[in-house]
Amino acid sequence: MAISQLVWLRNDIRLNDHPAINLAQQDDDIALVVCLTPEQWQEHNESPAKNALRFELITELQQQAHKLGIPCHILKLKRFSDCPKAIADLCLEHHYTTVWWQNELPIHEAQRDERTAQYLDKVGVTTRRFAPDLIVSEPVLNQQGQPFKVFTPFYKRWLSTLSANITPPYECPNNQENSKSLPSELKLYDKEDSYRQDLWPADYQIIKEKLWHFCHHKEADYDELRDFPAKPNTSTLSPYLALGAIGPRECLEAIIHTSGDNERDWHGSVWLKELAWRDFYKQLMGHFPDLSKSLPFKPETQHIVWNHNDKAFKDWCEGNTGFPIVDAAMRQLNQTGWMHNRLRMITASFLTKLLFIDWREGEKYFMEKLIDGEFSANNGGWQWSASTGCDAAPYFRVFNPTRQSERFDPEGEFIKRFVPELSSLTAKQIHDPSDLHRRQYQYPRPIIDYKKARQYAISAFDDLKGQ
Ligand SMILES: Cc1cc2nc3c(=O)[nH]c(=O)nc-3n(C[C@H](O)[C@H](O)[C@H](O)COP(=O)(O)OP(=O)(O)OC[C@H]3O[C@@H](n4cnc5c(N)ncnc54)[C@H](O)[C@@H]3O)c2cc1C
Repeated sequence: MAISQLVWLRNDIRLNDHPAINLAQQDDDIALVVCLTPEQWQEHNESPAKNALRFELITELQQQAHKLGIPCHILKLKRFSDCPKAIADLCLEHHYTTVWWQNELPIHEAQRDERTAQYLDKVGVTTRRFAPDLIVSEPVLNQQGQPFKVFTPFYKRWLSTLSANITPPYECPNNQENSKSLPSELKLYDKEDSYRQDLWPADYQIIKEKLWHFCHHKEADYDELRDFPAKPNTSTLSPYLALGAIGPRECLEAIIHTSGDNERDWHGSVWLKELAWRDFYKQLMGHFPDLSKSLPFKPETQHIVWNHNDKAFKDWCEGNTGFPIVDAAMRQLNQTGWMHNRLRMITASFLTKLLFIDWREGEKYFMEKLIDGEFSANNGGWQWSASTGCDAAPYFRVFNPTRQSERFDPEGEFIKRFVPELSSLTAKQIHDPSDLHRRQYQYPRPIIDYKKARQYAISAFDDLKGQ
């Protein structure tokens, strides 16, 4: 039987819980396509580690699809602008009549989708486009039909929208016995040193087990324990969510299953609330295209004159600031491609408020290193930390790295893991080592004076008043 339906996968690299795959297969047999656009990804600062995981997932998916008799084409292109013609040519060559996909919201992705739909229309191929791959895909709007600019009311509306439209995960596609699938033959990339396959395996079964294990064993205490980076109390599913290896309805199903299907129970899940932050930042990208253009959400903060200090930026990137918690965090990022959320807040506050370096520098560095780099969440996190963003931290809230360290890594366990030169210090000494210890262990002196740096940042924001 000829295949007539083509499903285009992007940051939704999975077969399970995929609305386009599921619904397309109800019409006819399907094929899949993935477009590799390395030049574009590089321009978006996507990290080698994230690309390596992406390639591993695509390879794994292609093999799974092959077993089901579903062909999976991989188009090696350069940029998003190459997609419209390449997809159209593929359709004409294989007689695919309809292309299905889930829309993406950042500006370049949205333009790519629009141009592809127009191109396909011209060559007589139909498109079936779905809402973005979120827990609540439809725009969550206030009573005036406007986007929310504050998270809490967004979250209330998001929860009620969700309750009214709970959908179970879409099932894995059926076996297409009569179709001939293309055998996997592509070598997608050279092994990347920065990709820690031991930490982030591209195995769909393991990913699913990780989700259920977290929901069964950690989710209930998540609120209380999530802020301590030495302990594995968060899900560490972010790399898989960023590439869509796990579906939003799968996460919701696991939460409801473990918290109880009474609305009162699962509405109380703090982990669900974190997933709502992800939706919030994604939806903001769609409503406010300026966010995709490196502009601050609060226009007045455009006037801030940030410091240019290459040496301090380098020290921050390499984990040599002389603040052990900041250095441990940055070394975690550099060595594993991931950083704990509390530490992302501490390091981002350090860069933007204490070094007073432009948040866009930090945003770019994170994207270049993170295996879970997700434009919307990263931009949201950086603008939150720099107090330039939507529902951001108030500008006078400047994290004290030493206090944060004492509070969230009280024994210095996390610091010792990534700053081993300090491992012989006691819990009392490690958060702010003495000059003697710094010399003895060749650990740098603090590159800033916290009190002075804090005051500088607050005055700079104060000066914006009336702009
Ligand atoms: C400066 C800064 C940059 C960040 N950059 C990214 C990024 O590039 N990619 C990314 O996925 N997250 C980013 N975050 C959010 C958060 O730090 C990570 O999602 C989280 O640490 C991932 O670990 P986890 O999977 O164990 O999260 P969990 O605590 O288990 O949370 C579950 C999921 O919810 C989502 N989530 C949690 N917190 C947030 C949040 N504050 N904003 C948006 N989504 C959230 C993530 O998808 C996460 O995997 C950033 C935060 C800050 C402060």
